[in-house]
Amino acid sequence: MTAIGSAATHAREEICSVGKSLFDRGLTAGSTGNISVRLDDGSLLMTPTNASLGDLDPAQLSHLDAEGRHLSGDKPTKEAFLHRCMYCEREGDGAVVHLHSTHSVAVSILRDTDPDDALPPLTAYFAMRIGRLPMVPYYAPGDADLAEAVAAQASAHHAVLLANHGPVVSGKTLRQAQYAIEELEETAKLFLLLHGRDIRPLTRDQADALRPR
Ligand SMILES: O=C(O)[C@@H](O)C(=O)COP(=O)(O)O
Ligand SMILES: [Zn+2]
Repeated sequence: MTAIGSAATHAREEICSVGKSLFDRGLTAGSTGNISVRLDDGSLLMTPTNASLGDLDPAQLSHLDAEGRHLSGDKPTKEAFLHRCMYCEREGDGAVVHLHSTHSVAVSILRDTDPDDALPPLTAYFAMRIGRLPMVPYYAPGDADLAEAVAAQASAHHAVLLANHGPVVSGKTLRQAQYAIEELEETAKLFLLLHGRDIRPLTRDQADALRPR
């Protein structure tokens, strides 16, 4: 097998095992959420539309070329264009994860969430894995305008919250994207848990010193 072939086989297996881990821990439900990985030749492996992340088949993942043409596998996620926009803006990144993780979705629905800074830096780990989190306005899932709104943030931010929808996070590797989106969800949970309490987040200088570059 060629190097790209064995990397693709590994990526297919990793997408399915990460998807199952996220689903089994309740981080996205039903057939929500989607995952993609960029291979060394620029082509993309993506989860199919209407597939449960808990029950993915490596052989049925969608394979798109670098221009977004569907090469093989099931029909790709309706957010294929959004994933492609993230990769266009973030040359060094190799994976994108989108979830409907409950606490992050809840924050995306609160009327007073700041679209420039959706969650405070409650912990050092959030500052390291996410940095500042922008929120884009509501558009229907799969809408090209949603992808464009994410693209406008993506060169400066690898993590974006979609209003009334959920988070999208990219990473150099699928593991990095997974760990970052999990940290975002844990921070959203803490934020809601602490509602009404007198909290002391990291200062902006403390958070900036840890921000991912
Ligand atoms: O919210 C949606 O409909 C999509 O963003 C989603 O999470 C699942 O869509 P597919 O990946 O097309 O199944
Ligand atoms: Zn979604």
